[in-house]
Amino acid sequence: MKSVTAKEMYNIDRKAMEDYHLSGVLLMENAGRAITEKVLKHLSKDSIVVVLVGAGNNGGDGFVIARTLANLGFQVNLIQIAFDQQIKGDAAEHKAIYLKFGYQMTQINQTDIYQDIIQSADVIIDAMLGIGFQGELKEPYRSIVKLINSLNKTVIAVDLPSGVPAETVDGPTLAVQADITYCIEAPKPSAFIERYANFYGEWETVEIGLPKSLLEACKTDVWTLDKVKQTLPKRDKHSHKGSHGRGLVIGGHKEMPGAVRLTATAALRSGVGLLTVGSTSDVLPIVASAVTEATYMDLTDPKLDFESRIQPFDAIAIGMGMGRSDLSRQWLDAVIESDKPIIIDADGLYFLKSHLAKLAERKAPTILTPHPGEMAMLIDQTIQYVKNNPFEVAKDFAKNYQVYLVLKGAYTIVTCPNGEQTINTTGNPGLAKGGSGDCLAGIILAQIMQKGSLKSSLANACYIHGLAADLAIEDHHSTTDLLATDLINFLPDAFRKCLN
Ligand SMILES: NC(=O)C1=CN([C@@H]2O[C@H](COP(=O)(O)OP(=O)(O)OC[C@H]3O[C@@H](n4cnc5c(N)ncnc54)[C@H](OP(=O)(O)O)[C@@H]3O)[C@@H](O)[C@H]2O)[C@@H](O)CC1
Ligand SMILES: Nc1ncnc2c1ncn2[C@@H]1O[C@H](COP(=O)(O)OP(=O)(O)O)[C@@H](O)[C@H]1O
Ligand SMILES: [K+]
Repeated sequence: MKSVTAKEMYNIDRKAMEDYHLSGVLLMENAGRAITEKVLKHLSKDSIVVVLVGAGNNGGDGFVIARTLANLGFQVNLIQIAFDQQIKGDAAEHKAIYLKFGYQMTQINQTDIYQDIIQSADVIIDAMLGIGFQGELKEPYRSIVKLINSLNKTVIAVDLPSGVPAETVDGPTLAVQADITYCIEAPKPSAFIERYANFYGEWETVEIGLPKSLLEACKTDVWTLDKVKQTLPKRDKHSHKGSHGRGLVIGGHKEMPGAVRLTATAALRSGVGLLTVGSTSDVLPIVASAVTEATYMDLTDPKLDFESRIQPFDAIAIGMGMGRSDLSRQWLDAVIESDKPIIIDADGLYFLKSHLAKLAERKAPTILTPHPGEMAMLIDQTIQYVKNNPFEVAKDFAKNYQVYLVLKGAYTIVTCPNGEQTINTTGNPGLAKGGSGDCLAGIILAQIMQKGSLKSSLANACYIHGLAADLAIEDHHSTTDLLATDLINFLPDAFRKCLN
């Protein structure tokens, strides 16, 4: 599945018409009928349906939905939130067909009546505004949105909840609070941006017959189980531990010994061939008593030749619970100077700001795993700015510094140095607890050393991390009690689901 911007969608629409001779009227018919099929699940034979139709093509979809439902015998009231002269093009064609069928409509300027009609609804279909919405919501939409949100009705949005833009816009948001949104062909980026996502309610895509090749050319993947199954490497019958990577985890200090323990255990549970934990002499015994399968490196040993000791490793994850001492800064410097693929997390990111210019020169891949707070620190912006513009922030950063960026959140976004992005949809608020990110670093470390592209390895790691948490909740955990350790205990189930 893809996530598609408004600009990409308009381009696809244009090409579908020009190159494939699919007319706009046909696509609108397909959209309206595909959504109607979904809407039927929410209706009983006596349901009163109110379809709110805006001035653009989103409204055009509304005319098709209203006609199709009325034609099936449902009681449908259509309210046109625009003057007649505003309804143009394909939407006007479908309005004419609707009227030709003999079905009634009310116009918004018949003031009080429309409020009564909306109040009489069992189900409200919001076909007011879609990807053409820009800026701040204007009247009369504002009043209608407030009215809808004050009522306790089932609200179904067409493509987007009206008032939610396809991508972030400045200014406050007043939008329809939908129960479910049927996204035409693909969810738009706002479905994954914190300030807009809740307005969608649940969301599903509907297929309207656009050529798949046009959609596939879009750059942002919503990472699904299908994609994981296609790309997650299976172990070869004749493989040996050396085939699955030799990983080094660097982190931990006396106040945070648990972080590296989590990273190490998650890496081992995620397929790493050989694992070494590098930490301070006081942390190592604590970790060693819990992680039997790893080997250890005392990074505080004065005789240690750090540069030569990191040579045998295939990849290094650094930063988890590492603290901010001069020593840890030196470890980070050496790791950045190395020719190894590296994952920089947590305290490693803290030191990174002064090294950013060096990253583009590295020969091996650099993977950064910031949460929005760390991202904001790296780019001197507010956390809110990062949360409101995650796709743009991540893309600019990854391209500028030629890094793979894993911007963590409820929808973690993986961005490649060429700007390609994947969105993760697994995971739940049970992960909003210290330690979850440490586990992710371990899963990533293990996965990037297996076969497969770095993009799919990172996307799969995020998917499996979230899936383990989801499976734990489906089993006997709740989002309140879930611990990072529990997540690791559900990695076996997550891998089995993805590998079978
Ligand atoms: N391939 C596809 O994707 C297909 C897409 N289809 C559908 O088309 C939809 C896109 O249609 P679209 O381009 O006509 O835009 P749409 O969302 O109806 O909005 C335009 C109207 O909104 C108004 N308006 C704007 N901002 C506003 C504000 N702040 N406050 C108030 N009003 C505001 C604007 O007014 P104006 O600015 O012109 O005064 C204009 O009247 C898409 O979401 C999908 O549902 C299918 O039919 C078929 C195939
Ligand atoms: N509400 C949520 N829904 C889904 N995933 C979440 C949620 N909150 C946090 N996560 C995930 O949990 C992890 C938290 O990482 P981070 O903030 O670095 O925590 P820590 O380093 O303290 O373990 C990230 O992978 C993030 O995507
Ligand atoms: K809508």
